[in-house]
Amino acid sequence: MAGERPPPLELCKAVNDLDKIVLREPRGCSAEVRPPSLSLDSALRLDVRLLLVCRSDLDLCIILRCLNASSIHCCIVSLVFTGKSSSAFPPSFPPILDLSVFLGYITPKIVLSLQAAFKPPQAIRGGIPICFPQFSSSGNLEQHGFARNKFWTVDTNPPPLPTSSSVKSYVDLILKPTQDDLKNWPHSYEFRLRVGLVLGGNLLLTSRIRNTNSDGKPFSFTIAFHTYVSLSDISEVRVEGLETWDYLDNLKEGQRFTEQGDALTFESEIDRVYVGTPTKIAIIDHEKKRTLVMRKDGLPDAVVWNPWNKKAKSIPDFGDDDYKRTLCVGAANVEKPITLKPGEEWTGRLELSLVASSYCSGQLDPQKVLRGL
Ligand SMILES: O=P(O)(O)OC[C@H]1O[C@@H](O)[C@H](O)[C@@H](O)[C@@H]1O
Repeated sequence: MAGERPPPLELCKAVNDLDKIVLREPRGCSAEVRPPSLSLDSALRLDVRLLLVCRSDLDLCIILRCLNASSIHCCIVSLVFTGKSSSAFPPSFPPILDLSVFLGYITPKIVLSLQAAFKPPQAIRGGIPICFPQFSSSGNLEQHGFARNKFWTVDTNPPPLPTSSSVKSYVDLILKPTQDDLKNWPHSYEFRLRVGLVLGGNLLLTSRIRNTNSDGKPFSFTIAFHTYVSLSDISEVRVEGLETWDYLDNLKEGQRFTEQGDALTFESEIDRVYVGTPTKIAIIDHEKKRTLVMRKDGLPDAVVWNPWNKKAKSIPDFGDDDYKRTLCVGAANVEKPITLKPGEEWTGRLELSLVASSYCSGQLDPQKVLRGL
């Protein structure tokens, strides 16, 4: 509903008398924010770095690392799809005591490399790195732009955003350039990201990028949500929704080809940008009998990347066998950069839902999959 305010936050006590903020939606999904020894107000005003980590096959944890002028605190947000309580880190949880800056998330749908380094300014290998304002190495900036390595802040007073009534809890984040950042990319912008939990557990990312230049100059950017999809095995996976579409092949100097098959399957390295694709893409995992459905708006392209075995060995934060259990399928705007004049704003949306596959003995009903049935 347009202009709807966020649902009220419930402030209560967690284990060890810690404060806890809880967001709830009617079917039992909940989001918890635990700001140790901080009041709700001060927690929400802190700078934040965000990582959502899979704690079990069903839970989603967002780890918010917060920094204020005098001290450093950690906040945990758990999106608990099952209504199960989610109060402790898994024993294998990677240390978050470094100061790397990143934005990414992990769910059972999404994977984080076990080799992921949490060392700034290196990006975190996994989750959904946000490539902005440059995709890949197509410009003068660092690979995939700087947004995936920056501090984001919780935005306590975002401009109204039309929000579907099925979005039951969400957090608003914002990225703005510092004076130092402007030396690297001389444009003022506000990049707002709403991470929303939809009724039933879908994840909805809504992005708004505004040109706030005061010098009257437009800027252009490309963008990708480089989703690391979690797989049983790459040989068991097919991607539907990209067949018959044109793609730019980064393994062949960006040459343009047309996808010929009736679906994508994988037997070797792939590094492509499919252009002007449909808004729904299905990543079907036959072994797990489940399908990740990606719905995107304002993001006409789709990147597909898997380094395969040889290149995987040359990527330090990518395990030798990680190529078997992940595939990057990202909603993107790459082919035709977006240009914003001062005061103009671009909006893009990405929704991820996990559905049981209707694939059975070789028969898949793509319409059902794409409708999320
Ligand atoms: O290692 P990074 O920077 O996360 O990028 C991974 C890959 O992402 C792909 O989208 C790019 O086309 C590749 O060139 C790149 O190697």
